[in-house]
Amino acid sequence: MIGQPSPCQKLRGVVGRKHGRIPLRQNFRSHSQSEGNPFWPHNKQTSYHNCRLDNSSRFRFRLHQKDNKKMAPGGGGAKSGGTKRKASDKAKTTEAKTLKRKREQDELDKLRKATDLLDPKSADLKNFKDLPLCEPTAAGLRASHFEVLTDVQRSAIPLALKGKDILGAAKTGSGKTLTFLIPVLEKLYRAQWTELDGLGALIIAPTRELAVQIFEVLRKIGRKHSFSAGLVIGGKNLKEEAERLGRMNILVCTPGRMLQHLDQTAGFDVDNLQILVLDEADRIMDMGFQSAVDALVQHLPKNRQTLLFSATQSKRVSDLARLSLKDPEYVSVHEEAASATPTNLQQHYIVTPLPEKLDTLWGFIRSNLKSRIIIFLSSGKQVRFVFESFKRMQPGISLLHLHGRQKQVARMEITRRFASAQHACLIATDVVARGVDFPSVDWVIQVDCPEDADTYIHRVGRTARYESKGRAVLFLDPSEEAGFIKRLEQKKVTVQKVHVKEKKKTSITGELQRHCFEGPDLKYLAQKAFISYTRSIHLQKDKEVFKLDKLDLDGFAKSIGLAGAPQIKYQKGEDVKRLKNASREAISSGSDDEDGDLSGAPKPKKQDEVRTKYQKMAERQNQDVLSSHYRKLLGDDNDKDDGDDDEDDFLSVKRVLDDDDLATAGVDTHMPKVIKLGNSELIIDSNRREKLLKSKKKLLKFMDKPTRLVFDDDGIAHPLYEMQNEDDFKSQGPAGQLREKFVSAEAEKVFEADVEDKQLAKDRRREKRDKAKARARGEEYEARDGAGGPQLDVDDEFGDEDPLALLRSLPIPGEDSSGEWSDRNSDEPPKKKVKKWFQNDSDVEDSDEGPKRKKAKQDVGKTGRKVIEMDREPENLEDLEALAAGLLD
Ligand SMILES: Nc1ncnc2c1ncn2[C@@H]1O[C@H](COP(=O)(O)OP(=O)(O)OP(=O)(O)O)[C@@H](O)[C@H]1O
Repeated sequence: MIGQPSPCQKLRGVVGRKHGRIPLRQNFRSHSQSEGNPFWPHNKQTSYHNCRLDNSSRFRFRLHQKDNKKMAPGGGGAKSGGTKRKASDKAKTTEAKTLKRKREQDELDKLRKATDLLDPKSADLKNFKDLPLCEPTAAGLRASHFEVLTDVQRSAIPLALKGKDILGAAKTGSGKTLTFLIPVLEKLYRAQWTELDGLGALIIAPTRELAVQIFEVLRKIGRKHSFSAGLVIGGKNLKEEAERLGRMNILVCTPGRMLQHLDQTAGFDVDNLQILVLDEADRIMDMGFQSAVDALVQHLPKNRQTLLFSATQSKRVSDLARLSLKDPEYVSVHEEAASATPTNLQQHYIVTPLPEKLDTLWGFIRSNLKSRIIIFLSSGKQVRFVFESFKRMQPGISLLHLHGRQKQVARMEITRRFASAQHACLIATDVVARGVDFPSVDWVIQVDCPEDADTYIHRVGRTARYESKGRAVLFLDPSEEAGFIKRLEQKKVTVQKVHVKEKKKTSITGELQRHCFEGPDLKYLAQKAFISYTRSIHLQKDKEVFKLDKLDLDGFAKSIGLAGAPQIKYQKGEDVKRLKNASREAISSGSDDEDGDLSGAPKPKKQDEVRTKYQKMAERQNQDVLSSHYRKLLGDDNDKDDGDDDEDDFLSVKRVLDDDDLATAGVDTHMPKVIKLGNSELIIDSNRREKLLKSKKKLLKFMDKPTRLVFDDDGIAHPLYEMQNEDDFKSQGPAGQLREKFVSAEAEKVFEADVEDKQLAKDRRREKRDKAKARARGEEYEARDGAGGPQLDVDDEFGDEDPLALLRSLPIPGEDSSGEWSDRNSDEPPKKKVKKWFQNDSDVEDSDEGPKRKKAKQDVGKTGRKVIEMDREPENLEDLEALAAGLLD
């Protein structure tokens, strides 16, 4: 292919001349070095994948034109002579351009010739300057202080420059990144690629961290080139990203997100792609990424160059047909007899029973406070628990944690902090196991046994990189020892067994239990960690190594601060292998927003499928306990969306939470929050979910239904209907009879309750009526008050000649029963009607009754009424007062 004009060269022949060549070489440098550039990685606000070079390019181009104008003699002010000068300047510029193009063409021809003559097996190839590289690449390498070729670089770069497809395997930290980046830059340079030619190279990495790192190296060594480069890893607005994709020459991406763009971004053209690179190819090609990569490759042109690199090569990588590799060169720099791991790496293992793992880890950290340590655990939940618990115990070294569920910005920040810290301990999942190049890591500790020897090799490869030294320690449960050591031997990895010094052993179980007791949020994490670990062991394919039944799970639960092991029910009939792979598949294609996936791809959805809101709720993994509950209720095993975090789609936990388990506050953004719902509490992992559940209406749905209790004579509460012992039940007679008896007894109760209720209603009605009457009377009094002061209520039968006229004129309503004037306001209506001199108490009381009843009582009064007899008619005021006092008695 080299030497042949590419379609883009033809295109440039037309477009390039029309627009002129933009001096992008300067632009790349100026852009990459500009501080505070909103598209540049060192700016905290930015995402790398938005990195653009072309804005800056245009800006520079305009500046350049302006300068030319200014520099022109006459400055354009004088019209005469200016035109002539302009014409001559133009001619000079065209001439200079033609010369430059010719020079470039000569350079290219020389390069191509040198490449053709290059002997890939030549022993003379030692340094980068021995390779036929263009000046921008060579200058970029010099500026980055790369001089001597590593083994893999020496073997693979010449072949790649010759346009061969490559399958490369080399130890961790051996410099594979440069091995594929240099051919990428050279390929595009030799094809005289410009911004207008579109996408020329695609580099795929399995994790975001690795993609970012590759992009960084590209930025370093490509600083003298004029290509535009972008990072496509998800975690950002797809539309925003899509707008910038069209003009990128080199893209570094994760498979899922790239596929999403290929499917959804209109006008994103990959037809001209010259070179495809897969870093950590065995991981990308494994079952988890299989569908994404296959779909992606379908979009790409067949006549491209393909490079595949990894530290470990599995059989799947040799499934070359899928990638349309043409006569690939197999480059392996693992010496036959030597180990697959770097020679300057010391490897040890400790046999530590599962319940003592955290004690051993704590002891190790405490004795290595002046180091840079990476600790690998099998799941995000384990990572969170160990990080949170150790943080509370203050080990004396800066602790960091990294897992796939964290937001992209947080992941970047943690990576940056660990890379720059002098002493720090990073607790992580396998998200940083591959390819990530942290500088000077002293120790790699594998607390949970890796799933296979390849993962072991990648994990330990985070230390002893390039020519530096490093040490690695693997913790193995006694049940895992024989099986896993055998697996390592098969890969020619030799590890030495070591023992923990007795005096260095410390137990942190008590302290962990205290912390779990004090902070139910930690207890919650401990439970999740337990379940997650158990699940990971259950899912492991290699049953010769991972034996769940051999593990002391009770002891493990106690060692992480739990009172006992949460009961876990394994769903029957599940295909473990399928589930395991499915979760990986989802990692490769799961949406970042919800799942914190590794690749930033969208979650595949079943088309035209109607889903209930409960199903949607259940799909939101790790949001709260309810979602997992509904998931189990629905039995939905189609939704396997994240790799290491969600055991709930596979295992069901009988006792997820009890009242003690629940907490009221989150420790940090990743800690669960607790919302009170009546008697129970709901743990919320996301702010969105929390907001949703704060709606009263929603909360009502989750409230417990009230239980009716009855109390016995001792004050002990019982449910209304208690289950009875079967024998006792039978001894009471046939069930039919009992039922009838029960029904009639209940019916009687209902009848009685009905009578009571009716009486109650009647009383209430009566009370209401009485109140209304009293109110009406009060109003009447008020009306009279308004007419001229207090007056007695007088029966009409006495007429005007009433002998008690004087008495009636007295302000009786203000007088109390003792005959003395009270302080009561005379304006107030009397509370009680004053008895008439011939009435007794019962008459007065009855006076409020209805007309019918009143009449009847009057009839009785005619016969049985008690009349106060007096010796004489009252003559003066004293007599009247005496009479009044007597009547009032
Ligand atoms: N020729 C070289 N001279 C000096 N340092 C180099 C050279 N090539 C690579 N390195 C350095 O070696 C380290 C490891 O390189 P790189 O990350 O490419 O390794 P790798 O083989 O991809 O590792 P892994 O398999 O873990 O992904 C990096 O820090 C890189 O800067």
